[in-house]
Amino acid sequence: MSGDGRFGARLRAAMDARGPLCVGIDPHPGLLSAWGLPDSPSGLERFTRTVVDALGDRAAVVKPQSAFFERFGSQGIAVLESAIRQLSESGALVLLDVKRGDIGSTAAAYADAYLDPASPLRVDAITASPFLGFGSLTPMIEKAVETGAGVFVLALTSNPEGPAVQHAKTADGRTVAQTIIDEVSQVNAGVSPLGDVGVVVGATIGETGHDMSSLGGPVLVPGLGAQGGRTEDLRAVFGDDLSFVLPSYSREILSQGPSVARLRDSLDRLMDACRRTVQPIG
Ligand SMILES: O=c1ccn([C@@H]2O[C@H](COP(=O)(O)O)[C@@H](O)[C@H]2O)c(=O)[nH]1
Repeated sequence: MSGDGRFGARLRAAMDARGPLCVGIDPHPGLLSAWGLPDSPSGLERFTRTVVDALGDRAAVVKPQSAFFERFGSQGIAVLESAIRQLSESGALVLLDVKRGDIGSTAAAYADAYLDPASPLRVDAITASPFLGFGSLTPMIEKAVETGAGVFVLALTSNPEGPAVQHAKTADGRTVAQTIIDEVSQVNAGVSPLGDVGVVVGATIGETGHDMSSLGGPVLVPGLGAQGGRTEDLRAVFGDDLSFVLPSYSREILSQGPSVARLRDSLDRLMDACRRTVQPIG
């Protein structure tokens, strides 16, 4: 896939048109309860439909968290499929947070499940885990690049357990996370304005000294809001050029529901903060 149909180009256009923000759909049992909904497939369906109707036509990227749909089995997956369809119709890019990673032959099956245009679960991008070795993700990356989709590879995650693995040094002295960032940079080399493969870097990680200057692709940034990260922290993590950064919020926005007006107000307020922080000056 080349030109405007590539994921990186579509993401750049969506972030420029709608603003640099990704909203997560994470139907936690506690949120279902706070919204007055049962912890059941029907509660999941009403929660998801409300978020999609309220935010699908204004967020650049919407990120359903697959785990919260999978916990209801086939009925949950049916809700997810329908949300993917409705979000695409409303013009949002759909990033499925599914963190898949496996031996290559199984990774190819995951690529078919989420990135093949014929699949009912086809999305614009997925998250992937590189901890079976970056090369094991090749089938997903190849399928994404061929079909105009994207892959966001975990690099420096927002959870406190992440550094024990991700900051560990490899034989050549680079950290595990830096090797992942460098592999992604190689995939994106020469592609503009934004490559199709991104990384996931939590807003909570602080100044770690990792070099993302050659990445050439987007950075999904969870950990904001409910996990304590703030937009003010982004410069400490990424430096001055934040044009490739896609901040992501789930509970911070979802806790405002079920009121559609409050969900939209919350998105608009956070979007303003992200625009002020992230978008390049001039
Ligand atoms: O490093 C990571 C990678 C992914 N996530 C996911 O993002 C959301 C965060 O939800 P909040 O409610 O905004 O905390 C959730 O789906 C995580 O699985 C992450 O937090 N950190």
